Amino acid sequence: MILDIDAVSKTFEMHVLDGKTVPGLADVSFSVDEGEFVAIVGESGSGKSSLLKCIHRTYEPTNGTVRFRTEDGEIDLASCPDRDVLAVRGSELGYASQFLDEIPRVPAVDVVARPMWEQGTDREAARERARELLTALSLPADLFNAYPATFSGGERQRVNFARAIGPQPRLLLLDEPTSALDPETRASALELLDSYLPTSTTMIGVFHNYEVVRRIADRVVVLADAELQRVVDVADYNPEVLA
Ligand SMILES: Nc1ncnc2c1ncn2[C@@H]1O[C@H](COP(=O)(O)OP(=O)(O)OP(=O)(O)O)[C@@H](O)[C@H]1O
Repeated sequence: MILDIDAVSKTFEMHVLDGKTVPGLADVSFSVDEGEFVAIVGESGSGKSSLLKCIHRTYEPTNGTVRFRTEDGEIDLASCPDRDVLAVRGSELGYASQFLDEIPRVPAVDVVARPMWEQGTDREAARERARELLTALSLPADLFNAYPATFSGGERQRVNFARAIGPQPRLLLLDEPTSALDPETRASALELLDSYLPTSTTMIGVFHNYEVVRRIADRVVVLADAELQRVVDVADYNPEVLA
């Protein structure tokens, strides 16, 4: 087991609603084995993104533990100090959201290379790997040295995806990372998960496309109204019945 999520809740206090609280996630528990691909499914607003953010510690869970077995021992991502979270991000814990969160004035190739530099990879070797990833994702080569601020949604998504997988994190969180891509580029992105990442990589991903889930997931976590409804093997996953 690489990740154990136990009784995780996330409640949002809405100041604009006089402090009324909104449940993002309520008492969710499941664990994930090394090398597994777990898909998170559920209707819009069911808590899928909140769950990934609680694992990544973008959100601090209101309750519960998120025990992550790193190469240097176990940490609870729900309660450990920020510096411990920052230390595992990159090589141990990666996160690809739909788009770049912030768009730095940095050439696309360096946006992708940076996490690899931080991991200790030589500057030029990391840039070369970044170019290979961006090429595999069909980003036009004349954009490699341009700033992503001017890119289309799909182009930014490709930069974001390459940045997340570049350092080959042991645990990779994917939040609709291919939603803005055309079918061919989406297929290339999914192919990279197979060909570029070691088979021991653990992945937890939100994908709205049923065929994608059937093809790449081992198990499916079904959320409804912020609660975990069930966890099933992908062979038993039927979206009409379960989600
Ligand atoms: N930062 C936040 N502040 C307030 N409420 C939030 C915040 N993030 C999420 N929520 C609320 O928590 C609930 C779950 O949202 P979440 O984004 O996790 O759902 P989701 O399943 O990922 O939805 P979608 O498929 O539409 O992306 C929703 O009611 C949402 O409004």
